[in-house]
Amino acid sequence: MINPKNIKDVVDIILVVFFTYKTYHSIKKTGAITIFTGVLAFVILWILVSQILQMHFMGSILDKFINVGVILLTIVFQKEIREFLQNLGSNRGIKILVKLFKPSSVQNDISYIKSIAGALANLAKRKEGALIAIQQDILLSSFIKTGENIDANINTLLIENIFFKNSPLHDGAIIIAGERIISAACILPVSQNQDIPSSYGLRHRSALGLSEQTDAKIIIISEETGKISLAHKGHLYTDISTEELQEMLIRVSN
Ligand SMILES: Nc1ncnc2c1ncn2[C@@H]1O[C@H](COP(=O)(O)OP(=O)(O)OP(=O)(O)O)[C@@H](O)[C@H]1O
Repeated sequence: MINPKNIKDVVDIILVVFFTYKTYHSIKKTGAITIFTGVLAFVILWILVSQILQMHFMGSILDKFINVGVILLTIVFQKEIREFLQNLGSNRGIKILVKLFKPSSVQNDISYIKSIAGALANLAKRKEGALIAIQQDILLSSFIKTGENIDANINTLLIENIFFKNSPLHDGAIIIAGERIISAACILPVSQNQDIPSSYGLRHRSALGLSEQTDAKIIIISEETGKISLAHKGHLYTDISTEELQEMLIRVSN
């Protein structure tokens, strides 16, 4: 017969592995990964000495370090902990749960995608360069901070105006989150991928860079050719029609 105590232990271990992996994954993107590895090694040593081998003298010393260490780590990693919790709150699993309780009319609201596609069609026709990042599950807070705060409803004319050549905000990227234009003139991380054809400049490379680091969808309009491209999860889909783009955005956002 299966002992419920054993099941509890298995669930316990799975949860510890899951949270350790999640923490590792979130911290990997920051410069703190070496500190995380050091802390993990220390915690494993503490568990071994204090809990498994029950070495009382050494264990009590390590216990003291652990108590002070938790406070120290909270202070040192304030920013990382905040971003980790934000990412946890925006996790796909939680989003799916939220969607289940949303009315279907809200779930299927794609009018904002139509507004984006409409603006892009006009910009492409006039060969006006544009860069638009649409946040998905991973928050783009650190990139939003690099630009100018907008926080406006998505509107075809507003997007076109931002990328108008003489506009003070036309340089850089617009970031869209929660169906709102959050920020403009944002700086995106440039991809170091050596396989990108040399004909692609910084606009395309920065779109690809963001798509390598996050799950955002980034739309690019080439100022040179007027062609529309989409970067997603490290792939660049080039020369796509507005209809294809709309379809990809709908498919991707569900
Ligand atoms: N790191 C960056 N983040 C956001 N936008 C950027 C970044 N680097 C460059 N840009 C934008 O890209 C523009 C330069 O584009 P560039 O000509 O180098 O790119 P491209 O990929 O060849 O695109 P195009 O086909 O439009 O010329 C800049 O004026 C700026 O608006």
